[in-house]
This record gives sequence, structure tokens and C-alpha cells, in this order.
Amino acid sequence: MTEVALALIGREGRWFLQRRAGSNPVLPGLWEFPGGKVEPAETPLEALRRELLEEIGLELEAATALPVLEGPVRLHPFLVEAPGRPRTDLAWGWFSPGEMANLPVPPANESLIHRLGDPQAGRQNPI
Ligand SMILES: Nc1nc2c([nH]c(=O)n2[C@H]2C[C@H](O)[C@@H](COP(=O)(O)OP(=O)(O)OP(=O)(O)O)O2)c(=O)[nH]1
Repeated sequence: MTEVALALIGREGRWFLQRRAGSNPVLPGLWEFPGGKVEPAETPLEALRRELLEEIGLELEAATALPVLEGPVRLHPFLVEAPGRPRTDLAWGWFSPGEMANLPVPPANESLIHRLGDPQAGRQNPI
């Protein structure tokens, strides 16, 4: 089973998403959370730290693991604190859960996004 670590980076009720390249054979053009595959020698958190630096140039300062999502791949989402401005060649932005509802996203992300829109969710009271 492919294990994937994802970063949910929240700032003032909005969340960072980037758009996968249209040329990517996997989920082309869909708006995703940054992250990627966990290498055999890594924990999901170690993979997330590596991917955040590689993909958007941010240092992971704190992370809270959320429940694992089982699907075609196993997703390990984390609520992440990573200060600074993300740098990526992909299209990106900060989106509210309501705005995310209008974006094409990976099917496995729908339930995550739904939970982000819960009034209980947020920095003070994470998911
Ligand atoms: N990064 C990311 N991947 C997601 C999300 N939702 C989702 O189902 N996935 C899936 C798509 C892929 O099957 C897998 C991640 O693969 P990837 O191609 O982005 O991983 P990677 O950066 O390690 O890529 P590579 O080394 O193989 O090029 O997880 C998401 O929000 N973000």
C-alpha cells in the first residue's frame, strides 16, 4: 500500500492548496495539499518534513496527526504549522473550505475538506 503524507497548513481560516501539473499522470490539474509518498525508511512525519521543504520551501515547526484515510492510497494528514511564504512553481493559493468545494480535488480529499469546514475545526480547536 502506498503511504502518502499530507500537510494541512491553515492561516486565518484558509488552507494552502497547490494545483498538480496538467502533465502529471496522476490526478492532473487537481488542487491538492502539499505532501507526497512516504519512502520505505521514513515515518509519515519525516516524509512530510522532507516534502514540505522540497515542494514549497517551508520548515515544518509543528504537526498534529489526523486520522488516516484509506483509499487507493493511504493518506496521513497532519495539521501543520510552517511559517513563511510557500514557494512553488505550481499554481497555489489559500482557500476557505467553501471555496475548496468549487475546486477539482482528489476524491480522497473530499472528506478531509468537509471536516475543515466544520465549525469545530480551526487552530484553537483542531478537527
Ligand atoms: N500530494 C498529495 N497527494 C494526494 C492528495 N490526495 C491524494 O489522493 N493524493 C494522492 C495522489 C498520489 O496517488 C499520491 C501522492 O503522490 P505524488 O505523486 O504527489 O507523490 P510524490 O510527491 O512523492 O511524487 P513522486 O515522487 O512519485 O513524483 O497521493 C493530496 O492532497 N496531496
